[in-house]
Amino acid sequence: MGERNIEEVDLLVLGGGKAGKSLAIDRARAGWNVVMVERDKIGGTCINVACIPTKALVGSARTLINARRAAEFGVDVGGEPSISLERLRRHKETVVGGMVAAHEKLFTDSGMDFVLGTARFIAERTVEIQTRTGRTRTVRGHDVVINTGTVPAPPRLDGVVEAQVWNSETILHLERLPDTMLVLGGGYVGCEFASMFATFGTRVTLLQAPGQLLPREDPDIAHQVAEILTGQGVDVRLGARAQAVRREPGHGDIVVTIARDQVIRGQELLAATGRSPVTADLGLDTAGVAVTDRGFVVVDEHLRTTAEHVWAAGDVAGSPQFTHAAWHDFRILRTNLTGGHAVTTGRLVPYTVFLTPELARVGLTEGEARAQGRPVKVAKIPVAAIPRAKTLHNKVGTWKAVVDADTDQILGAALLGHDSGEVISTVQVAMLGGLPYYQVRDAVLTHPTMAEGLNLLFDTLHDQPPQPQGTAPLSGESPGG
Ligand SMILES: Cc1cc2nc3c(=O)[nH]c(=O)nc-3n(C[C@H](O)[C@H](O)[C@H](O)COP(=O)(O)OP(=O)(O)OC[C@H]3O[C@@H](n4cnc5c(N)ncnc54)[C@H](O)[C@@H]3O)c2cc1C
Ligand SMILES: NC(=O)c1ccc[n+]([C@@H]2O[C@H](COP(=O)([O-])OP(=O)(O)OC[C@H]3O[C@@H](n4cnc5c(N)ncnc54)[C@H](O)[C@@H]3O)[C@@H](O)[C@H]2O)c1
Repeated sequence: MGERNIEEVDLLVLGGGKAGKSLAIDRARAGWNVVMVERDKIGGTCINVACIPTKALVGSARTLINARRAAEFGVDVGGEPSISLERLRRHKETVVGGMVAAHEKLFTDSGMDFVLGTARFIAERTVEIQTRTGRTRTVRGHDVVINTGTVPAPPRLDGVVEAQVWNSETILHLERLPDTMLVLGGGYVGCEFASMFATFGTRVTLLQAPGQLLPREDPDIAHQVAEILTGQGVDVRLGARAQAVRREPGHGDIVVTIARDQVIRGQELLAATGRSPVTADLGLDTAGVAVTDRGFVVVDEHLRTTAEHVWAAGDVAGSPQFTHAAWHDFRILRTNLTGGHAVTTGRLVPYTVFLTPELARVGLTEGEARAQGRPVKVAKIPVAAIPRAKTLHNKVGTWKAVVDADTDQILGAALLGHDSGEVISTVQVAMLGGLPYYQVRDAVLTHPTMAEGLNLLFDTLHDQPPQPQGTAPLSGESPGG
């Protein structure tokens, strides 16, 4: 490497996503010499272009729904509620801007060396950084963490580049609210944006190649998600694989060809067809870091890559693509970099799809449990049965839980309905604590809350007698009757 001036540090973090920034802050506060390199997004994907701006906009969509339904609650809001694109943008930017500013301060206060620039390996544990200010720095870490995330994967379709379609990042510029929009892909991104834009007043057509939305979910739940979207005005087309895309001259309509030469058109198209890892230009070969055939960094259960003292975390390491999973990866790395042996194996990673109402999931689906050959019993209730849902006039949805018929352990749950993303944590904690379903059924839960619906959900399984209601006294003595 010639006459390069190599800066030696304890920890070098490439990419300041949820996993990397949390580790960099933590280790810098502990007195380590830390360099974190971030290409362009202070705070990473989640706060700039993913969870936070989209959920800010979901908040807008829900406010609009509530305003439209105000009369049902005896409230007169006067006139037809509507959105202003400019105010919507300002709302989103205020939320994002506040979090970016807070992160900048956190980085500085932690004592880390935060470098805005692009990193690339030039040797083992050694990167060259082209900084935003035009400098070139060479830094070697005793330990290196790769946390470069994922970016929207453009669909492999003829004409897609020329048609200037949107992805989950470009759509957030909110330059116009189209009258009609095509959404390609019925996964998390497609369902959330379809629900949001349909609420804002765009006529959305959602094209999904498989025969159901959210293919990881049980068909009954996915079917109800489709019904909810349809009820919001989304034209849901299942089994509709796009073959080619073109935009008509003069920035006219987008025309998508689907099976059997059928075409479908809209003013804009959102491509929501998955995400690709950011590894191609990282020089990983030079560093001895192997990648999978899809480009994700190969890691073991400790998040170690194939190169000594090089670790990877978050989306790029093939972890479940959720911010809370990346955050858990941080905790694993913190343990492992300080002499411990934490693993990713067996962790329970829930998630919530923020359509309105939301779908929250934890553990196994019914299909997955049966595929594992487990004896299962299934609890199911309509959300309309929950008193809280009645008070809110928000009775859409179904709750479902899968229980091991031999052990009575809760294996998983799919809660589709108002505030399900909050309630799922209760199910998760019960699962983590190994509680049999009947302890949740018989727990005294606050009335009238959505969580109280868990009593009703598990009450549909009639095969265990009611358990004593008292909890163990704090002294740990016999709970009695
Ligand atoms: C539209 C959308 C909505 C989402 N909503 C949710 C949600 O509601 N809840 C949820 O849990 N998850 C959600 N996700 C997923 C979530 O955003 C990701 O799983 C999470 O951000 C991954 O974090 P990470 O730690 O892997 O790194 P990221 O946050 O992806 O960070 C990687 C960073 O590395 C930087 N980088 C890349 N290459 C280099 C380089 N060579 N040098 C320096 N820096 C580099 C990038 O600029 C980026 O900032 C959503 C995703 C999308 C697309
Ligand atoms: N609320 C959340 O937690 C949240 C929200 C958004 C995104 N995310 C994360 O982001 C990741 C990416 O989400 P996503 O929705 O982009 O990907 P995805 O893989 O979940 O869904 C993409 C869908 O597009 C379909 N598709 C692909 N090509 C197609 C074509 N030519 N025509 C029609 N359909 C086609 C696929 O079959 C698939 O069902 C997810 O894995 C998720 O973890 C999470």
